[in-house]
Formats: sequence, structure tokens, C-alpha cells
Amino acid sequence: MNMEGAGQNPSLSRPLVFADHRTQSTFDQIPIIDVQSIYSKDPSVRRALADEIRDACINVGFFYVKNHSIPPATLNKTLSAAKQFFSLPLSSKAPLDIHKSPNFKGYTALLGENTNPENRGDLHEGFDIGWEETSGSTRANDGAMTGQNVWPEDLPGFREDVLEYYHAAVHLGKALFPIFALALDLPEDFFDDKTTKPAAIMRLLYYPPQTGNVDDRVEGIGAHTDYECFTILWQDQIQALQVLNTEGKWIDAVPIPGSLVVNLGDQFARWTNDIFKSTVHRAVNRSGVERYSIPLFFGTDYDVKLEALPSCVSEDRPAKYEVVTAGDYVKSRLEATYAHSK
Ligand SMILES: O=C(O)CCC(=O)C(=O)O
Ligand SMILES: [Fe+2]
Repeated sequence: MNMEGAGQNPSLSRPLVFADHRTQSTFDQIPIIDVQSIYSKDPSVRRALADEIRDACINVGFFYVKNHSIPPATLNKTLSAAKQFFSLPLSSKAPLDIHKSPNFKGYTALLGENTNPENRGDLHEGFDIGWEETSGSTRANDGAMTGQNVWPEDLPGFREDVLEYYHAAVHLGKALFPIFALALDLPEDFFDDKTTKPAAIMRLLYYPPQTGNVDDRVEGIGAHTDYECFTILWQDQIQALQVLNTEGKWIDAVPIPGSLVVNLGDQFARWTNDIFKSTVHRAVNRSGVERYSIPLFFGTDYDVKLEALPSCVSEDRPAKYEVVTAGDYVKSRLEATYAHSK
């Protein structure tokens, strides 16, 4: 194999700088990947899965995962909790407003967020939480993102149900990190010391239907990229999510029962100097009925520096991004998203 361009990483067998050549192609479909083998003890099985994921990361930035092992009952409980929460009167939700939190936890009202600066606000309500043990302890020392979750007082069982899915999704995310490392031809444990205290933000999202005369600058969630390494998204069966391909065409991420969507975010784009794609997406709910989704954004620990991997940098392809810590980066992106409703 031609090792030229392998950068400063002598152990790299397939120089990732060359992988970029394949990204001239576009995509019309989002691949479906069976992730049952993430827990396999057989290295060749894990390598095969990593190769499939590598392809999706380089060419699409999105893939569905099936056989992800999160029990449907866990999901259903969280979905019911979300439905109950969003149907509360505004007077019960407003005290939890995200603007009152030092670290962007709590409730986002309709039009409270504006992910696409060209738009007038996003037509969804949201509820954001970060890491919390079921026993109640949270962490100190999360740098820019330090702070507590806030919970509604008048919904018994809500916190427990939401945390059950949160922990299940974090477990899946922890199992995916070694596969992403393999996909980058890194040792499988590369991210272990960078994900010691999961920096994972989960959101419950509610999208009312947009009917009648629709203002094109009000979308469920405007065109954006995600901020962390990757997102694990549960969506209900209502079509709304769309992904922008390299020809500028919106591709529907059609809901597939039992699957989750995984998409890469800007932290991975920074680690890989844009070889892994953080693909633009949006959600527009013109179905006539309500829609719910639950993204979990999984990044590295907030004190970790986001720095391009040597294998993704070469003389022809210098590092594109300045080095920042994950916490400062996520916080700055959240500040921009919520600035318009301050
Ligand atoms: O609701 C969805 O399908 C997408 C949500 C999303 O893109 C986000 O919250 O970043
Ligand atoms: Fe997103």
C-alpha cells in the first residue's frame, strides 16, 4: 500500500488524507447499518462494521442503526414523558426556561432557538438535560458547561423515565466510540480517556404541525450542523428530517421503525479536518400532525482539546480549524443558537 501522505502517524495503514478524494461523490440515500456486532469479541467482525461506518462517515455523515439494543419500552416511557411535559401549560414550563440556566439546561419555548441565522426562529419546543446519575449526583468541573439539570416539579416519574433512556443512549454512544476510532484507523481505546464522564446533552423535542400559509423562514429546526462528535437521534414515524447532499438537494431521512439515526457533528469534523462529514440537516413538519424526536449529542469530555488527528493533516491539507476545548466550543455554539431570544 502507498503510505505517502500518511502524515505523522506511522501506524496508520490507510492514510485518511486520501479518503477525501471519494467525497466528490454525493448521496441520495442514507445507509442502514446493523450495529449488533459493536459488542462482538471478534476483531474481524468489529473491523468490518468499522469499515461500513467509515464509508458512511466519509461520504454521507448520516446513517441509520438497527439492532442497537435499546429496548422499545425504554423509548416509549421517555416518549410518554415528553408528551406529558410538552402538554403542560406554559406557566409550568416557563420557570424551567433555558435562558435561566448557566449551561443551557431546561425548557426552550416555541421560536426560542434559531439554528439557522437566516431564519426567524425554530418552530419546536425543547427540553435539554446533561449528565446526571440516576441517584441524583451531577458533576462539577465541566468547565464552560458546568451546571445542574432542572426538572419539572409536577410530573412524578418524569426524571426517572427520561434518565432511563438517556443512560441507555449514552451506553450505545460509549460502544460506538471505539468503532469510530477503528474507522479512523486509531487504536480502539483512543477516545476512552477523552470520554471519561460523558459530555452528552439530550433533548426532548416537540414539533407542532405547520399548516396553511407557511413562512419559509420558520422551520421546525432550521438548517444546521450539530456541535458534538455524533448524535444519536430517535424520531417518531412522522417524516420531517432532511439531510443536505453535496449537490444541495434535501434528502428525506425517512423514519424506519426500530432504528435510530446517527449523524456526525462538528467536533468530529474538527478531529478529522473535515474528512468525517458533519452534514447539514433540518426538520420541517408539514405532516399535519404533531412530531416528537429525541437527539442525544455525544461529545468528548469538556476539557479535551479538539485538535486535528495527524492522519488527517498533510502539507496539501493543512489543519482547517483552530484548537479549542470541547466545552468552550459547545458553549459558544449554544450561545449563538439562543442569542436571538435572550
Ligand atoms: O428532530 C429532528 O429530527 C432533528 C433534530 C436536530 O437536528 C437537532 O436537534 O440538532
Ligand atoms: Fe441537528
